[in-house]
Amino acid sequence: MPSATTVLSTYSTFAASAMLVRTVFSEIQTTVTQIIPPKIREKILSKIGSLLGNPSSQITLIFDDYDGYAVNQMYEACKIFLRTKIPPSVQKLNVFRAPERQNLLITIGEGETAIDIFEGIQVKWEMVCTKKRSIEGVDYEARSMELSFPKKNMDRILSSYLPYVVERSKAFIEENKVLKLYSYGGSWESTNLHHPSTFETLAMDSKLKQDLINDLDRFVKRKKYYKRVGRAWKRGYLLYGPPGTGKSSLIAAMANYLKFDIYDLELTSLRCNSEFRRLLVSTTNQSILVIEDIDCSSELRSQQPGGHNPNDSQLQLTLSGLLNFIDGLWSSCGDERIIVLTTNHKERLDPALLRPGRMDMHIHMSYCTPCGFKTLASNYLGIRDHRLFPEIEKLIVEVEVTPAAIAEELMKSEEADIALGRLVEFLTRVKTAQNEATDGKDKEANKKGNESPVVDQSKKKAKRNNPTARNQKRKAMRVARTRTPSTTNYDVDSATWADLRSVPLLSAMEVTLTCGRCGIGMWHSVVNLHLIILNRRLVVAPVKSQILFIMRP
Ligand SMILES: Nc1ncnc2c1ncn2[C@@H]1O[C@H](COP(=O)(O)OP(=O)(O)OP(=O)(O)O)[C@@H](O)[C@H]1O
Repeated sequence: MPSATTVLSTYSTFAASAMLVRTVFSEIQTTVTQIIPPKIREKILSKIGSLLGNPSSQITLIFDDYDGYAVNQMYEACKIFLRTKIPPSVQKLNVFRAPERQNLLITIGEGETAIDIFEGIQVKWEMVCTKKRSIEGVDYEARSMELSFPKKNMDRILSSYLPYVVERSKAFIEENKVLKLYSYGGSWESTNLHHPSTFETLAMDSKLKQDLINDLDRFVKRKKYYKRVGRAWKRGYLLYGPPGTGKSSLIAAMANYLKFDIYDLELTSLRCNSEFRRLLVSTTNQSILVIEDIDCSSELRSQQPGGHNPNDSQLQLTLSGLLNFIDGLWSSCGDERIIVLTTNHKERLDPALLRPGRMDMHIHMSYCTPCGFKTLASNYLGIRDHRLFPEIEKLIVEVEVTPAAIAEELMKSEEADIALGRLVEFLTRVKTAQNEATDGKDKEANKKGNESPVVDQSKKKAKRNNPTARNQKRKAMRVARTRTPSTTNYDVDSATWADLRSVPLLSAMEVTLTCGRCGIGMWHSVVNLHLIILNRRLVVAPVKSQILFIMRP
């Protein structure tokens, strides 16, 4: 699409030519006046006038479809612009669909005209088709858009109207752009991104949402600002919060809002820093680079044997490689880029990643709030109020439940009464389960508090004797608990109920709880409950019909 500058420089050339034509015409006028009788003189002047362009008549600008072998972008812009100017009298329409756009585009057809009025100037557009023969002797049809208007308005048409036409068609292209989702599997592979999430449908704190929208708006408008202050035109966001609180939905909403493509990167699929750099420089402008579950990815690599050898930094993917990239290379390539890191455990991130200036905005995606519930009820049931709202809002404040879990319940019926009734039942069950889990913890804490000091001393001594093994085991457990298990049987090996619930699970699998190792009362009571899965996470609930996990002794 030509820029307004291109249009203006074309205008300068055109204005100079028009001036030349006018000068030639007035020279001829003077000569003819001096030597030819008046009657013949008028005839000759009107003939020459129509040939050279009489200053008082109309003028036509022609935009051919091709400039040599290259598509004439001005022709494309006019064609798109005219989609809103189709007169009711039109008989032929051109219908086309560009590969990267969502909707069909309809514009005036061959021989049809359309009238537009710009700042009081009436202009006429016409689509013209001409049969032509190429130098190779092939017949073809050349198309062009012709724009006619009073010659005296040349300045305004060239300096204001055409840039306006270009801007309008650019805006249309932006609105209809099909976004791409790239994922990495040796090279970037893309599919169309049709994620319906928007800021309107997103259940999150309304002030935080508005702050983020303002931040994005400021970012995209600040090209000159970034240049002036000597900073790369980039922005980083860290999204953190429990699973199912809408981190991925927020990324899709950002992409839809900005019309940016998404590059989704699994750091675990990369072997080394150099591979990381190579694939990142091949991403395009106006894009969002997403690295999900960053806590798992960086931890994973720093656990590799031999990770302390400086030469290994080129052979492995390391956290410092990632940080160097964010600060250095990424900053010097491309424009209008956003990087989003997500984590379920902000507290596990390396402080280097959280340092001011690295991620510009830290966004907490929390459990569902009453305000978030209202957004979901409006999305799923199309209602803004209901007699059950007060009860639901009260329960939502009392329990920790994700927007994803609420959404799941609301989807079960399109009838508001039924869906909300079930939601009340669900929230009550979760509340009971969470209370029981808390009671269990309290009992356990009390029990520990009552244990004999002799036992405590012996435990401490045992730990002191083998700190390396203990640390290794802890590390291994931490990594295991944050990774989605690849088998259908998974030994959670968890020390706390919170850990157990944070394990990302497959949608259908069996879980073996190794209670013997924990060997404490709380675990027996947990084992006696039934486990249910919500959004790939475990939640305890005493409802047999909802058991998706089969527990094995
Ligand atoms: N805040 C929210 N607003 C609207 N819908 C939500 C929200 N959170 C979750 N959902 C719904 O739950 C589904 C799962 O949410 P999403 O994948 O965005 O969560 P997440 O935080 O990225 O989870 P994970 O950490 O497991 O990837 C979404 O498809 C959406 O339908």
